[in-house]
Amino acid sequence: MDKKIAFLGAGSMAEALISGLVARIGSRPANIWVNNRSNDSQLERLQKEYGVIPSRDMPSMLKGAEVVIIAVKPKDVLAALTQAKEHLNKDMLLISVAAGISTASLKSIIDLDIPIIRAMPNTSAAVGKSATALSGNEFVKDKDKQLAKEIFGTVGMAVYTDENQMDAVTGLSGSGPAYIYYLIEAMQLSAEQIGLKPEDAQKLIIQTLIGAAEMVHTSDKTPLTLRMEVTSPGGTTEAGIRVLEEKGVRDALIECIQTATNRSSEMGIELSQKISKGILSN
Ligand SMILES: NC(=O)C1=CN([C@@H]2O[C@H](COP(=O)(O)OP(=O)(O)OC[C@H]3O[C@@H](n4cnc5c(N)ncnc54)[C@H](OP(=O)(O)O)[C@@H]3O)[C@@H](O)[C@H]2O)C=CC1
Ligand SMILES: O=C(O)[C@@H]1CCC=N1
Repeated sequence: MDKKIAFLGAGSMAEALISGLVARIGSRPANIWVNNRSNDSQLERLQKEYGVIPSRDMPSMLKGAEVVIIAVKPKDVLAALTQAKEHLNKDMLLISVAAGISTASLKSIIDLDIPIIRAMPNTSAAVGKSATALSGNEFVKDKDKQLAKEIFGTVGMAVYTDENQMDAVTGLSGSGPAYIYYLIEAMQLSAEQIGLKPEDAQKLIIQTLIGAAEMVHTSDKTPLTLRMEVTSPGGTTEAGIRVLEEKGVRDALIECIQTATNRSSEMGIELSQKISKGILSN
């Protein structure tokens, strides 16, 4: 890809995207500019590892940029965009990965009628396996949608959805890897208690997860059918699953995703309040 892309924010999400862009669609690293707030060593590392251009000079960063990707924490979006806004123009596509922040809030900060895409990837982007949802404002054209899909396609799969679904996507798949890691942590603890060697247990747990994910992915059977195929009457699985049901694990997971979804929406409201009060700090 021969377009200049500027990243505001140089943390884990920016790095995952940079690595995808450089490795998978052959973006020229010299076309990728990146800044952060204060962490010089992180910028130096990104320059060394990917050949991208670090800069805190906003006019140089944004001059001629076709895509500006905002990859700062939601609480820092207002400050980062306020700094950038006078250097943005309508020929640019603004993409935000910030959880909870609507395209309308982003537009009200920059006060420009430009295409804005809200994206919700997840950290599996670092290994090219993100599940990313995208939604755009009214100024987004087909070419912008294609471009965003191409960018997020470098780190996994990307689908478009209505913006009113984005908080739910954030609670489900944005935070989703953490729920799976939590499950793995619990399986590791139990493996220890039932007397397995940690290194054996680790291999067995990972392969079990990969295998189950692959089954759900490739088979036309529902997860329920697949689960019933594991569950022999009067056997071990039935005994184990009974405990999960008795302890309310299913309900806890449903509530977990609902609460994460609500939090995404609250974070959007918090930013709107900061915008209306003109508060730039945390
Ligand atoms: N982590 C995740 O699982 C996911 C995160 N997201 C979203 O991605 C965004 C980034 O998250 P993540 O990469 O994890 O966060 P990190 O904390 O790893 O990175 C945040 C980056 O923003 C920089 N920053 C802060 N303020 C400014 C500023 N005013 N101008 C320029 N840069 C600034 C920080 O710089 P410095 O280090 O110098 O302070 C840092 O480089 C968040 O909005 C999050 O909601 C989306 C999907 C999944
Ligand atoms: O925890 C968070 O707020 C971010 C958004 C989705 C995943 N991590």
